[in-house]
Amino acid sequence: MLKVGVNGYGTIGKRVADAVCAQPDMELVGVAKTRPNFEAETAVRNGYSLYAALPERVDQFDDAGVPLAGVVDDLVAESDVVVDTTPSGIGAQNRELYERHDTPAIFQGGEDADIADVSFNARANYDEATGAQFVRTVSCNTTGLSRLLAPLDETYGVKKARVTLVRRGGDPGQTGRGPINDILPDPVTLPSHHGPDVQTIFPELNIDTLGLKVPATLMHTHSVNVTLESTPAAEEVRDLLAGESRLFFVPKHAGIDGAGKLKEFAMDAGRPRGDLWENCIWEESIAVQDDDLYLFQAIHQESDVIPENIDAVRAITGSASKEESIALTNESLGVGLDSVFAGQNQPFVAADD
Ligand SMILES: NC(=O)C1=CN([C@@H]2O[C@H](COP(=O)(O)OP(=O)(O)OC[C@H]3O[C@@H](n4cnc5c(N)ncnc54)[C@H](OP(=O)(O)O)[C@@H]3O)[C@@H](O)[C@H]2O)C=CC1
Ligand SMILES: O=C(OP(=O)(O)O)[C@H](O)COP(=O)(O)O
Repeated sequence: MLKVGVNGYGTIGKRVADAVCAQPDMELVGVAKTRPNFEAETAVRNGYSLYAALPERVDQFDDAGVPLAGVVDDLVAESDVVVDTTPSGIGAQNRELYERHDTPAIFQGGEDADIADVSFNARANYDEATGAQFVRTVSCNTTGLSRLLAPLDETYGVKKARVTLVRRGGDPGQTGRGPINDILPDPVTLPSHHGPDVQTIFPELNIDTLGLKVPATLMHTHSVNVTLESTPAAEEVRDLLAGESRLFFVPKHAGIDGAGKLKEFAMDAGRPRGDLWENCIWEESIAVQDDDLYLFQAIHQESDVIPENIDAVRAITGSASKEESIALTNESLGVGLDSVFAGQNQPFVAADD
């Protein structure tokens, strides 16, 4: 059993902790928090051992009656691997902690790429993480783009990718980012940070990205244009992408017109927290004109990196091959929505037919 610690129990950390518990080959050592807020209470209620991330705050937990198993040094010492899910920039401060204990760690996409030996996406470069001391799971948007671009590049070759990312302004719980009512080019200059971040996974890829922030909390949405080295029919591209376990096609008949209904669907499907671990591609948006592919996809920022973090644990420890890990993660979490819509198995009709 791989003993996994989770340092930082917020949006990503709570999901990683739950996902670790769902794995047959992993054991959750515990989670670390800086304060005894509602999430600390949730961790205790879930039966997770709770560690104080800042030893000088142990008294605050005692005063609130929230039981601690120890401090973060204990968590790191007891873990084979730590997944660091602290806010952007805190991971960099924690690196020394993991070095001191000689414990491999997995950082998140809010950290700079140079924090780790490898920036990671399971589909694209699983094997590069094997044996590394530090790995960075790339951000939600970069994960979504990597899953899409890997099969396209391998099969057709990507001449140039151009993506406009319409980014949610904050997560549902990030009240500090609101109330807001605006549309911001973010940044106003090209490229947004996503293109260079995708290149940490695909160094040779020609990609331009633009970002906009909007007053939404549910999901990000990508408008994608990929110029291919060849000219496949839309049906062929659709069939290629249908073979990817973490890409989900939103069928036309479902009547899902945006992130609101996608989240509603996820909750109806019984997904924990209404999570959508897969890229959600509107099937009818897939179009090819000459060598240009177009599509829209939505990315659930709170959850698409969760399967990738689980795979990163196996990759960094070398405990499973890429295929074994992805299959095990998918099965244990229930990744893949194909069985929910019979339409996933119906013949594809291209938009211009
Ligand atoms: N949310 C998103 O959309 C995505 C985020 N990411 C990345 O994941 C990382 C985490 O983001 P996210 O989960 O959203 O952030 P959150 O703020 O939701 O969670 C981080 C948690 O870490 C805790 N924390 C703060 N300081 C420390 C510390 N010194 N030691 C341990 N824990 C600490 C905070 O809780 P407390 O202080 O109460 O203990 C907080 O709940 C970032 O790098 C982010 O860029 C990646 C993909 C998507
Ligand atoms: O990793 C994310 O986005 P990103 O891929 O745009 O960097 C998360 O949604 C965090 O975004 P934020 O930087 O708005 O908190």
